Amino acid sequence: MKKKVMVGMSGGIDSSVTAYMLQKDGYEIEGVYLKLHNRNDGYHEKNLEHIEDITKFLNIKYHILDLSDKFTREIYDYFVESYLEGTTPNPCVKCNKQIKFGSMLKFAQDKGCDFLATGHYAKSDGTFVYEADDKSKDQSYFLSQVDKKAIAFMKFPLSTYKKEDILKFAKDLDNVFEKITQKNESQEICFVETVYTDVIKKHANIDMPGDVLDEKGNIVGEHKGYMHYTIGKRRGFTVKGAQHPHFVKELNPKTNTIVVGKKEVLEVNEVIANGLNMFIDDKTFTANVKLRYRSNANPCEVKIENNKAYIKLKEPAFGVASGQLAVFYDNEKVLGSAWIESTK
Ligand SMILES: Nc1ncnc2c1ncn2[C@@H]1O[C@H](COP(=O)(O)OP(=O)(O)OP(=O)(O)O)[C@@H](O)[C@H]1O
Repeated sequence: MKKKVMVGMSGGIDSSVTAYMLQKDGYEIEGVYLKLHNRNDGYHEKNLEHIEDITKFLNIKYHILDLSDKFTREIYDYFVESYLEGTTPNPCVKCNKQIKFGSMLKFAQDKGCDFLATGHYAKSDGTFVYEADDKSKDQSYFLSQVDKKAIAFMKFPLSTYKKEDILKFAKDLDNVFEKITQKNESQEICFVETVYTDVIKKHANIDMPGDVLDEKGNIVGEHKGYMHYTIGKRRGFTVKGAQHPHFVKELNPKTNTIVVGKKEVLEVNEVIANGLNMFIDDKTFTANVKLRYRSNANPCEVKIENNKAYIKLKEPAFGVASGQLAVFYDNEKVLGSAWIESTK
């Protein structure tokens, strides 16, 4: 009997090609579209129009799963609250864990599927997640908090392709696919259309000028409101008489102050991280750690104690923000991850 795969379909080209490829490979396919946002501006209708076309072309069934309340509670509200608390959130990591490889996986299992496929650029061998071949699109960082048990169900057919190959492939395939390649590439964070501050503005007054402090607590300038800044940012505030660029080192929501310093002040050699999600059992190990998406992997030693990871970096890192994720790699293999709590 054919194995059955549920494909998470967003109406975008990656997941559409994913469904096509798996059908060609001989799987029985069904699609599911997640309603994640409470929008009535035609956003869902446009996506569903594409899904309608693709599923007709493939002659497969699709479902619509409304997870907008869960998404608002667990992803969107967490995003807003993090900025209010002066930390830098990572909503895509939470969404992959709780929504896509949480609720959507459960839905697929309830429908009797053997696998859940998505158009993520990452690899899975059923036990571990790995970086995709296209390093510029790799999304393994965002998948490192998923439940270890979910990995056995993952299928990522795009893992060995480059995005431009997928686009070319889709254009040559059929009009219904070609039409979707003209759709705008989705935003890095699906509910942030421009910049994150536009989202936060809807919930808080972010324009509250305050003092810029140096490391010793002296007032050295003025800023526009702490929520405008993230760790490592170097623009948008004044520092009297500064000869060198200054970077944000710390955000203090209680006093609406920010602490800035020259680049060397931002140097981090140790990181403590909580909310561990490990795919290996070792309590001490060496690895390469990414301290934010798009950062280089930094060699380190890791010790796990009392549910926290104590990470000693072999080379200093700069602009490390609490709220972001420390993801441990052994070459391309993801070993696990933890949320950055503090740095030294
Ligand atoms: N609303 C949704 N419903 C179902 N699956 C989704 C949805 N959004 C994303 N996915 C799945 O997660 C994958 C990764 O999402 P991401 O937003 O990073 O994709 P993308 O590169 O824009 O992909 P696509 O071109 O398919 O939109 C998608 O390829 C799709 O399989």
